[in-house]
Amino acid sequence: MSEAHPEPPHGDPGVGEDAVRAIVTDIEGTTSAIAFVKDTLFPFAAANLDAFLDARAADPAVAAILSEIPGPDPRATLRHWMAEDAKVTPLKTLQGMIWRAGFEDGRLRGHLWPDVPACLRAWAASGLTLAVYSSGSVEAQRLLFRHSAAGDLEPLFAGFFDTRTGPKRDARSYATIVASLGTNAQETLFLSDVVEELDAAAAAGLLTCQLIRPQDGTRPAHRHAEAPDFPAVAARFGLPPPQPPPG
Ligand SMILES: CSCCC(=O)C(=O)COP(=O)(O)O
Ligand SMILES: [Mg+2]
Repeated sequence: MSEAHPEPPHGDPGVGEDAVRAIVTDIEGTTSAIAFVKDTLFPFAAANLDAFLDARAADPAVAAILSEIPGPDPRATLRHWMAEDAKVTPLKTLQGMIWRAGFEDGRLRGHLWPDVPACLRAWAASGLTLAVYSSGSVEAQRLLFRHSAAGDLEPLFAGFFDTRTGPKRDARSYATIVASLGTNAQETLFLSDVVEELDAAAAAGLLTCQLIRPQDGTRPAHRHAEAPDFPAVAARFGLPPPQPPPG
């Protein structure tokens, strides 16, 4: 679902309005470089797809996923989806399962922009509810934050949501996430680089902020609050400033 927000940019809590109590963040283009996903994670999954399926196709969890894939040749369909960067649950679930070995043996390490960990720590320490909403599977999200270049940040998050919750461009997905977190939409801030996702979140009543990361070449839509990084999000929404790592 997409909806235009002419003016003012959606997302700023006005005077007298509720403060932010929960933050839901996208990954690719928001916490992490688009290049990390496209040039490291996706090629890793593509290169290991055949070996993974040869070894695991009979595994009940893998067989169940393969049975959901349309067409006579699931591998061909998976390759087609990979080429299109389709955000479909069977592909995203299998990619997460393939990445697991790479994250666990050190071939993969979750990229986070340098400004991200200190803000996530400060926000979690201040009592804000943090959650992730990505097209990457929940398993993949947990792996990325658990094996991040800044250490294990998985415990900072109270919730992880993926395409099983619904499409990221559908307002109903955000209503489901807010209900699951036990927060109110107007007290929940959604961070993303993709304007259609922000439009959907705003349509569900969430506060929104578009991350305009120059390194990712994100183009501002001017329909939502905007920030170049997480400290700027903190300043814009009155959130705690970055907190250095413990010790
Ligand atoms: C470990 S998360 C992998 C990200 C991914 O697979 C993807 O498709 C990116 O989606 P996002 O919703 O984070 O933009
Ligand atoms: Mg994104």
